[in-house]
Amino acid sequence: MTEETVSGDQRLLELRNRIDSIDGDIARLISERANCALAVAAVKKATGGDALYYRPEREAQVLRRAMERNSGPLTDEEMARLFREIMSACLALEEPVKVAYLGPEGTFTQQAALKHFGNSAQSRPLAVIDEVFREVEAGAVNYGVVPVENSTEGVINHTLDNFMTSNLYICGEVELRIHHHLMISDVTRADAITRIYSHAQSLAQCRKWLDAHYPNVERVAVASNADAAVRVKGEWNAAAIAGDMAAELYGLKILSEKIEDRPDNSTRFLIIGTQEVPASGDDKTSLMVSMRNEPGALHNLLEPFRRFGVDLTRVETRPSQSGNWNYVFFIDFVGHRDTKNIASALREVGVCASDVKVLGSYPRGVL
Ligand SMILES: O=C(O)C(=O)C[C@]1(C(=O)O)C=C[C@@H](O)C=C1
Repeated sequence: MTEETVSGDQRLLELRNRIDSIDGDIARLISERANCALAVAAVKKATGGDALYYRPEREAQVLRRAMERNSGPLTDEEMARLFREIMSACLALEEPVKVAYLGPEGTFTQQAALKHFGNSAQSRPLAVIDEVFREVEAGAVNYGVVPVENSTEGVINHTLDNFMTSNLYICGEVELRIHHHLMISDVTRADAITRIYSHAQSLAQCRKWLDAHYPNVERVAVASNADAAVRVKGEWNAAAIAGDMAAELYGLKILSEKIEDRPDNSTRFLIIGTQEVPASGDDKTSLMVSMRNEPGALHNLLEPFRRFGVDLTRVETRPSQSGNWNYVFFIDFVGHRDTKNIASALREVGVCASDVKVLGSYPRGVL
């Protein structure tokens, strides 16, 4: 053994001893933090009524602070993800949070639910978006996670339409980078693929790649990417387009990675619940406005936002369910409804609209 390897081994031992000692400190501090969370839960319980254990505005502040004070070498996102999990475990000690998401298991919506609530939340897949709304309304779960828009394919109308008849609030948002992979099972013959399964939106997001690589292969739209993954397990001539979670969950082999046409392809998801969320310091508000169909209606609707300096991030139109030629506008903007200029803008919008409903003010997505 050379002198160099001896000193290398010695250095490794010293570093590992140091890591063991740091881990001991971290473990002690995490336990101390968890005890604090238990004490917080006792305070909340003592206030009586329906104690709210999950506090989206506070969680957003904790995550933002974790990013702000990070001095590397871990990235800000990595640091926030660690704190995300610590907080998730602390909340589970206070009261396990129950979350329904658009399933089945292995969908991007499940990934969004995990990203937002962490691994200690109890999550339940549901078959359709309406059911997610219904289960939250019925109190069977505390929160729901549904997709609302994709950067390539646009808005998910089904989610917006549900807000027309629901009294739920938007309590948060999550954005997820969507990477699609072409995957096969162990019975698939990679050189004999004649059919590719995926959700219609995912097929659309990979259209150019499919045209270039599998121009003559049948594209079959199914209920979800996870559903596509299940189907290929029994078919020797089929492949699926889905994400990492589905590949892992259903034991599929990835044949081609990141095949989405746009590298910045991302989907935004909403967290829906029964609670209105106080300001976190960096918030967004979503609004649903019904307008009479008359000349200048859209101009009158948007003008107060300009005058009060409110930054709109999205305006979406849907036909109203109540009558022909009436429209419902879904508007997102930066800021919390309790802020003075926003409250003033909302008051004026109320004058020209036939109905205004604030769907929620909520922390801007952190992770
Ligand atoms: O500050 C609170 O209200 C807590 O319950 C503590 C805590 C945390 O672990 O930091 C846990 C859950 C809440 O969603 C927010 C924060």
